[in-house]
Amino acid sequence: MLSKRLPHAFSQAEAVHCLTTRRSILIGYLVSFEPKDSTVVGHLKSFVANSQGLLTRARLYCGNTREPFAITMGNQKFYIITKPEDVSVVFRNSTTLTFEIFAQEILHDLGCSEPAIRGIPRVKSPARLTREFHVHHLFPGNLLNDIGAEFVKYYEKTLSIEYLTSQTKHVTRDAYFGKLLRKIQPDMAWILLEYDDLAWKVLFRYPPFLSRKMRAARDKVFKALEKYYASPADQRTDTVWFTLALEKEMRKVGVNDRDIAIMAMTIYWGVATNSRKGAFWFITYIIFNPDLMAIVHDEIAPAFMNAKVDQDYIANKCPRFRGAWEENLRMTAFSSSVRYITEDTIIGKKILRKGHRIMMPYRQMHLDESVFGERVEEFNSERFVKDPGLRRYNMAFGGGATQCPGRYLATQAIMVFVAMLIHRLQVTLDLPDQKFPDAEEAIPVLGIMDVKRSEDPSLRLQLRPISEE
Ligand code: HEM
Repeated sequence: MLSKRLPHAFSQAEAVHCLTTRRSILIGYLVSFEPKDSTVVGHLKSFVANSQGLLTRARLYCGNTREPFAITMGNQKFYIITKPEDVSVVFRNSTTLTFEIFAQEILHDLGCSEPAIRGIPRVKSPARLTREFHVHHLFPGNLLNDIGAEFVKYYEKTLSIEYLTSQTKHVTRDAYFGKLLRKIQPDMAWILLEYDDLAWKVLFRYPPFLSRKMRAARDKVFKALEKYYASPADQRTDTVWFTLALEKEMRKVGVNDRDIAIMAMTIYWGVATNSRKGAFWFITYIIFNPDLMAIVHDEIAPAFMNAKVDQDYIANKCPRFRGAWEENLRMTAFSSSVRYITEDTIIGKKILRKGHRIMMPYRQMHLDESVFGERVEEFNSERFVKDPGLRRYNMAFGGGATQCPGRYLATQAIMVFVAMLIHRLQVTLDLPDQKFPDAEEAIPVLGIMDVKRSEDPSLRLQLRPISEE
C-alpha cells in the first residue's frame, strides 16, 4: 500500500538493471523483487569471507548513491544503510524498528530458557535490565569512577614488565567477578579469548557440527560462571555494584544459575572483546608514530602529579590524546547496528519492507571522504582535533537506543591504561623497520577489528628514568 502512495520513490528499471546482471551477487535497489534462492548461499559465503568487501562492491554496484540497498544472507534480507542522514532517521524510529528480537535470538542460541529471555509479564526483560544497569553504573556522574578506580588499582599492580607480558587480560574478570571466579577457572581469560576468536559463528547461527570448538570454549565459560553463581553469596562480595545488582534483579524474577551465567557471559565477552582490541590498536598507532608518542607523553604528564591518577584529566583534558583515540576508533571499528522492521518504513527514497532487517555497517561511513575528509584510509591523529564536530559521525559504539552503554568506561579505562603505560614505560618497536600490522578483515566481528595473527608487532619495553615520570 505504501508503495502505491509513493509511485516515484522507486524506478522499476533501476531495480531490473540491478537484478538482471550476470554478477553472482544480486543487489536489490528496491524491495519489489526478492532475490532468487540460488544466490542466497553466495551472499552468506561472501559476507563471512570479507564482509566489508562485499558491502563496498554492492554499494559501488548500485551507483554509489548511498541510498539503501538490499542483500540476502542465509534466508534473511538485510537493507544496508550507509548515509549519516539515513542512520539518524533509523535511530529516531523506535516505532516501526526494533532491536529486541536480535538479543532474544542470541540468548536463545546460547541456550537461555524462554522465561529468562522474555522476562516475566510486566517485568522488564533481562536484556533491558542489563542495559539500564550499565547506564546506571557506567555513565559519568553515576558509578563510573568506582569501577574506574578498580581498573586503576589493577593497572597499578600489573603495569610491570613481567605482568604486561602475560596477565593484563584478567582485569575484566577480576573487576566484574572478584577472586572466586579466578579460583573456579584460573584459565578463564584464555578460554574467553578462544571463544572470542570464533564467536562470529554465533552471530551467523552456525550449526553445531560446524562450530564445535567455539561451543566447547563457550561451555567451559558457562560452567565456570554457573558454579560461581551457585556459590554462597558471601564468597562473592569483592565485585562491582553492577554484578550484584543484576543478579539480585534476576533472582527476584526466578532466573536460575545457568541462565544468569549465560547472560553474564554475554556481558563479560562484550566487555572484554572490544576493549582489548581497542587498546591494542590505540597503542600500536601511537608507537608507530614517535612524534605523536612524544606529544602524548607530555600532554598526559599533569595527570600523574598527585598520588592518585587523574582519570578525568586523561580522558577529557588531553585533546591530542583524545583525538588520537577517536581516530583509532574510526580506523578500526567494524561495528554495525541492526534493527528489525515491524512495519513498512521509508528511509531515504526507499521503502523497506516489514519482516526484513536493517544493518548499518559503520565502516562504510567511516571511510566516506564526504563525511571525514581527505585520505580516510590513513590514520590522522589530528583529524578530530581540527574538527571535533566529526565525533557525531564516529559510530564505533553504535547509536540510538542500542548505543554501547559501556562507551564511557571503555574510553576511560583504555585511555588510562595507555596513559599509564606511556608514562611508566618507554615503549618502542623492537625492530624499527617493522610494518604496521594488517587487520584481519576476513572474520566478522562485533566491534573492533582483530589483528592478523602473523602480524603482532614486536616491542621493546624499558622503564622510564625516574626523573621522566
Ligand atoms: C572499545 C570498546 C567497545 C566498543 C568498540 C563497543 C562497541 C559496541 C557496539 C558497536 C555495540 C552495539 C551497538 C548497537 O547495536 O548500536 C555495543 C553494545 C554493548 N556494549 Fe559495547 N563496546 C565496547 C566496550 C564495552 C564495555 C567496556 C562494556 C561494559 C562495561 C560494553 C557493554 C555493552 C553492552 C551491554 C551492549 C549491548 C547494548 C544493548 O543491547 O542495548 N561495551 N558495544
